[in-house]
Amino acid sequence: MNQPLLDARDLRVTFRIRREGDLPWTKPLGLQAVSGVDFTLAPGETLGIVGESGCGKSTLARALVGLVPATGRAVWTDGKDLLALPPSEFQRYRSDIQMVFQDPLASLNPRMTVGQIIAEPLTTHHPELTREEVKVRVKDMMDRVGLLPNQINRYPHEFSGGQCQRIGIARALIVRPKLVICDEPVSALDVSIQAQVINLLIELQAQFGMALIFIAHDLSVVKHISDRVMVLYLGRVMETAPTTELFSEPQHPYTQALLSAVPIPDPLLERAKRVIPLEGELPSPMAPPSGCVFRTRCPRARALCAEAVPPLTGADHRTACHFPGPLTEAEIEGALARTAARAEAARAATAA
Ligand SMILES: Nc1ncnc2c1ncn2[C@@H]1O[C@H](COP(=O)(O)OP(=O)(O)OP(=O)(O)O)[C@@H](O)[C@H]1O
Repeated sequence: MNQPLLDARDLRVTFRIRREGDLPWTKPLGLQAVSGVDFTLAPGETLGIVGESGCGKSTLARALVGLVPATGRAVWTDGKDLLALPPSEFQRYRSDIQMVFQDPLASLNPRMTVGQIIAEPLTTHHPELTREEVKVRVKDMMDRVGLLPNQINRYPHEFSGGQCQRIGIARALIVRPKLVICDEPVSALDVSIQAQVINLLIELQAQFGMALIFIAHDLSVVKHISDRVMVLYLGRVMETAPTTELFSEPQHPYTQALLSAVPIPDPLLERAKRVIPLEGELPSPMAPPSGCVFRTRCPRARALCAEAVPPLTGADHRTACHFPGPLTEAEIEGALARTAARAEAARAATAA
């Protein structure tokens, strides 16, 4: 890769948690939401981030735009470590890194007109622009995202969810950022609208050349839009690879389980496919398992997995697993049998 746009090393975010009933002097517990995440993003590249709810996707995104404090390094293309910058200097980079949020309506100020909402980052970062210049750019941006420029004086509640997300995208792109972080940008939208918004992002990326970090639950959406995918589990990277390779040759048992749950559009294939179960519950991030954090739900876990943290190894396709590779029939059968036995035991306990 030529000069990366962003080189993130050992990113960590720890929340201090107070439980109900804790006395004021009780030491808060640490919840490591992001734990030693490394990735590199090239200019114009799209990195998809996937993983179950609570695995740290949003926290990682928020750390990159300074919304939550993080440690580690996030080196921008000019060599500056964004995490080491004082807030005043970090603000200068905020026009280069914009964010699109999940809930389009909630993320827009209801008391501002669409024109004011879209113009805000522009006037913040370019106070030298005249009102007329700002208006011209806002109308141009509205047109590019498929909004009618004559809707500039309307308010967010007058728009549908999909249109609100277009407003959010226009607001993010008006300052021509080098990176847009999209945190579940379509999950709150109707399925019919989701594809339109995704295709809009792809079109705008072709026009402006910005890189995207695209966070989503839906793996088919991630597959469609991403050049690379990073799989997170309990705040750690389990696997990262170019998209086609990750989907065709997943090496980590967790990635294999996630992919096995993706619906196949052909009903016959869908009925015949085997879903690899994720055994048991997601452990608490406040007390993650020793060694490999995925081991308590892994069909292949062995003694070593409890003893040593697997390093993320590989060049372009990287996996954090002591025993990577496709799960065998016997391993999947074992996981299915254990899952069925657990369900039976839970049923019996409820009936008793
Ligand atoms: N402000 C906060 N204070 C304390 N804990 C937090 C805070 N924000 C997130 N967490 C915890 O950090 C962990 C990661 O949460 P995060 O929202 O980043 O996950 P996620 O993968 O984005 O989940 P989802 O897909 O549901 O949005 C979770 O255990 C969550 O409860």
